[in-house]
Amino acid sequence: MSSNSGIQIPSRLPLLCTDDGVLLPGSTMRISVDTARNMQLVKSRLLKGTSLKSTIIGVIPNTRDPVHDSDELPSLHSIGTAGLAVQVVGSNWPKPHYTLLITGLCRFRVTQLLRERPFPVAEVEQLDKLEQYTEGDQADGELGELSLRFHQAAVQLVGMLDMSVPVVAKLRRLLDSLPRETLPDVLASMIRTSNKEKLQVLDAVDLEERFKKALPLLTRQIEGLKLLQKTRKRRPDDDKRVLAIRKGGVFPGRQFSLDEEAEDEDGDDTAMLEKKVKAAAMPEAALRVCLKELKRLKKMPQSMPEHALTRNYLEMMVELPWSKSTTDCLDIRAARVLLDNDHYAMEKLKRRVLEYLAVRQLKSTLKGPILCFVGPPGVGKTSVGRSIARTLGREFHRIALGGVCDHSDIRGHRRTYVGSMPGRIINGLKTAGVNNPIFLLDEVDKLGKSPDFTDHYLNVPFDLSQVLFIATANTTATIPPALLDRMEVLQVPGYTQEEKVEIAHRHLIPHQLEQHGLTPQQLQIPQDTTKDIISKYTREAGVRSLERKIGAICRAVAVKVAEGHKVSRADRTLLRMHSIEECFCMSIEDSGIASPPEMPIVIDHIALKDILGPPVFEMEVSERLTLPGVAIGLAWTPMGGEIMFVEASRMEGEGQLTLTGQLGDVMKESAHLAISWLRSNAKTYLLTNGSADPLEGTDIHLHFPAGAVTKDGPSAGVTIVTCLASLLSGRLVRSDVAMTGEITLRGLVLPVGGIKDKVLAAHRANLKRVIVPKRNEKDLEEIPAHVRADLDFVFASTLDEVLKAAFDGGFPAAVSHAQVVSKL
Ligand SMILES: Nc1ncnc2c1ncn2[C@@H]1O[C@H](COP(=O)(O)OP(=O)(O)OP(=O)(O)O)[C@@H](O)[C@H]1O
Repeated sequence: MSSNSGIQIPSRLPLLCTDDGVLLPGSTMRISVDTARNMQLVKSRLLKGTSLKSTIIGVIPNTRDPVHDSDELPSLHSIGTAGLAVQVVGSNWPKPHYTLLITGLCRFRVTQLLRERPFPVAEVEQLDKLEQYTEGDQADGELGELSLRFHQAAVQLVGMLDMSVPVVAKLRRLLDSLPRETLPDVLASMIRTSNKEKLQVLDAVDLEERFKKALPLLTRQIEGLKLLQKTRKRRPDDDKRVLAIRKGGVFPGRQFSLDEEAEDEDGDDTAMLEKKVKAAAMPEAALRVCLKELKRLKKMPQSMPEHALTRNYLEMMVELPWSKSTTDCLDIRAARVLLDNDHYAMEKLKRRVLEYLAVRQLKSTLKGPILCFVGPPGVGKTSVGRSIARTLGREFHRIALGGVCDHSDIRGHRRTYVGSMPGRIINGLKTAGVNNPIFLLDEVDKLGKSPDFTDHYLNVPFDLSQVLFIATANTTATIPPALLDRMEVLQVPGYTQEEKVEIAHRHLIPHQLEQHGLTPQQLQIPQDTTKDIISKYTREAGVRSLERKIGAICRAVAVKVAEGHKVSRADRTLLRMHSIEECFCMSIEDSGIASPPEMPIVIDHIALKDILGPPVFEMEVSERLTLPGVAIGLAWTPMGGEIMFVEASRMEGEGQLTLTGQLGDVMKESAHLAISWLRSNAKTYLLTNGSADPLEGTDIHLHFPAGAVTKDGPSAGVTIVTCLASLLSGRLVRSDVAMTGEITLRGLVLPVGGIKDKVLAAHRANLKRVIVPKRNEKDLEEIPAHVRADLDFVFASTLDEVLKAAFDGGFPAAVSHAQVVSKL
């Protein structure tokens, strides 16, 4: 039962039933384990065991149909191979399983099944008496002759294979050093044999019988190879490659592969991949890397995780558009028409884009700057990028950089990681399918560091000089300086209400109608309704929410229209409906049955409320300015301009100033400056309230509402002064005035940025007067004439001028407030 030398296996073995194939002694096999019993075996025996003995398990091939696998332990095959588990790898994907690497030691027979759960354990009898191998060489008679013939055949087979493949070279050495009796098992597991044939070899406990079973398999393989060599068109480098053994080998002839069917298919695939690599027209350096990887792939067992990695890499490499490009078709006049047709307003941006294109047309090799469109969300930055691609006839691909916090997102992961991927740029190229697309790098301002666009995964340079990069950002403040330096920044400011109405009627409504399968004959949105949507349901610099609201209207109408289609169409008289529901009621009343709504459905303000609900933003400006100590400032945010309330209150105290509303340091300094200036000018403005210091015995609290948003910057200075002046004087600030400007301790007003967006915000909020620093006067040129006409601008160079413009009747009042009170 046991041998005197070599391996002695335990008399009790846990049994692993496998569908994966047949493990033969002397060979190593990868077995995937996922059934409950096998998983238990791995967990409690292999992972917990500490002795060498605990790593020996019995591997029994599954001979029954795996479909009928049930909880019941099937009648086991009586012979198996004791194996040494040399590696256990666990994975949760796609489902929990282990992969075992097992080396077969010797045959055993199950003499008695001791238990079935949680995994089967059996009393076993060791069959291969390993000492006989040492005697094998001297064996004579039929066994001796058989072993000699087998050895010769094996040498012949190996002689036909490519010695440069390590597995082949190793086998060649083993043929001379291994006891001949081990050869049937070793070779049967290496050459192409079916599981049934391997099972026959396993079952051949008698050595002579084993040689008899394995020899025909070996001869068949040799004949197959010979035939293949004859039939194949001889190509110098094919000869060797084709004959590579086993998993490392590429072997196109299906019936002659040295390994299982899957390996054969893999061989076919690898040859195909090689063809693709050669056809991909990649540059020398990349080709060299690919060929090297191909060579490695051929030598790699398919079951190795790296096999899949290398394959994916090569597939990626062949799919990249190394030398595929589109031809630019640039006609500046056509480009102008297209840009105008696609976009309303944004004249400055369109002009600069046309200049850029014209220069490219004249000098195609010019490495122009990367254009970077900076502006609030929804103002058409992406959409202009798309139009540029159309005018040039190039592919367009958007790469969202928002949320990218890791270089590997852009530059890919190194290929050593399982699940590694190329970065977004290279993926984008693959999607675009050409090497000269337009890449829109969306939201570069959300990028942590500057990317240099060399892909880790690819690890070979890809020439990006043909790619036209356009970047977009909401603000330049957070763009890494090194990146900003390489870009030409084009500001895309927000739209006025009138521009939004035009954009809605020229672009957004037709587009949304089409998206929802509606026609203008079915749905009409009058301009007044659009204005209502803009002012009461959206508060934005761009038009994205506006587009969404229009989409919501289209959806609501589409439902009505679809329902109506079930019954015959009614008269198509153009009726102005007050609401969609009403429209249905009328139809029902008229005909007694639900007939389709009258077309077109016109959305008036009642229908609008039905669909979008009550207005989200009611103008609250005048309501909030009913008490002294409130003033309206103008702020710039990456989302566009906004009006901002500043509130102040006073209480008994010791002259403390409290600031709330998430303020930055600069803003806090402005508040202190404002207080100091007012204190020093208290007399001039009659704020002393009897004592020398208006703050004596008083604490002041300044609050900037919308506390969730951090506010900073010096431009609130004038607003804080005005607000405090109102509080201390007890007078109301004009409810239609907004202001912006930095202040100095001496009462000067300094210029600030973002004037256009701020003025547009004031206009949106229906304010009438805007106080801006005198030195910002020139910035008003950018503002559309009709907006300028609607507003009364006050250009202030001192705080005195600001206060005079902010209060009705000037400041201090011609007849001062204090006096009025005392007279009363
Ligand atoms: N001037 C315009 N004329 C016509 N359509 C416009 C205009 N501006 C914006 N749009 C439309 O508004 C929608 C939003 O625009 P887009 O996605 O280009 O905004 P964006 O500025 O790129 O925003 P983000 O910064 O969020 O990416 C698009 O459907 C676009 O066609």
